[in-house]
Amino acid sequence: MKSNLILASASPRRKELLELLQLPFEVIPSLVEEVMDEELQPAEMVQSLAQQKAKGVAKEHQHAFVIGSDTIVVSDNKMLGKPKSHDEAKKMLRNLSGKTHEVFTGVSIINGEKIHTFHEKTAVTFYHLTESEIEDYVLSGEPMDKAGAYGIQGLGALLVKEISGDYFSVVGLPIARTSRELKEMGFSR
Ligand SMILES: Cc1cn([C@H]2C[C@H](O)[C@@H](COP(=O)(O)OP(=O)(O)OP(=O)(O)O)O2)c(=O)[nH]c1=O
Repeated sequence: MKSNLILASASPRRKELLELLQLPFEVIPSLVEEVMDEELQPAEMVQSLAQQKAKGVAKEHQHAFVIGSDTIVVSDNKMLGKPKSHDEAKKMLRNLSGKTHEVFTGVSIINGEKIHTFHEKTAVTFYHLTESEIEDYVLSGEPMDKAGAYGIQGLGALLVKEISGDYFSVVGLPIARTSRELKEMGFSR
């Protein structure tokens, strides 16, 4: 019998990435309130948030495979989530300018009693950004709903000098690893 797949996310990017599997799935955003616990290491934090998102939806869908995911940017040991204002977005971009930071994406897949939770880490190096480049980019609106105040898949591509690791994980979902974990859990297409 074919398995049911649910993406517990409101992110249009994650939906696009999951579509790469060429499988039918349902999108049911999780209503979990994201709380950043500064005591946790980044890997633990994205895994914990991904798990909370998946659990929120899985408890109502026991037979499905439910995927939750969370992305944060870490620079100079500081965790950067989504900016709450243009000023905060500018601050984040100034912090990332001319340096290498890490993007952590946690993924949690739940199917009944089974749960697979993992993360991917990708290093991203930015070119040096001028103040007017930062200003223009923030005015484009693109940074506002994205961890670290940029989207590598959009205009933000112009800021990136180098990347080491899974590109898709930076966009919000490490799709190859996710597909492999689904298979390991017994998901049948
Ligand atoms: C670094 C980076 C992040 N992002 C996005 C991915 C995530 O959608 C977002 C981080 O926020 P998240 O809290 O991980 O996810 P979300 O609130 O958008 O969606 P949901 O919780 O419902 O699943 O930043 C990009 O789109 N491109 C990038 O280059």
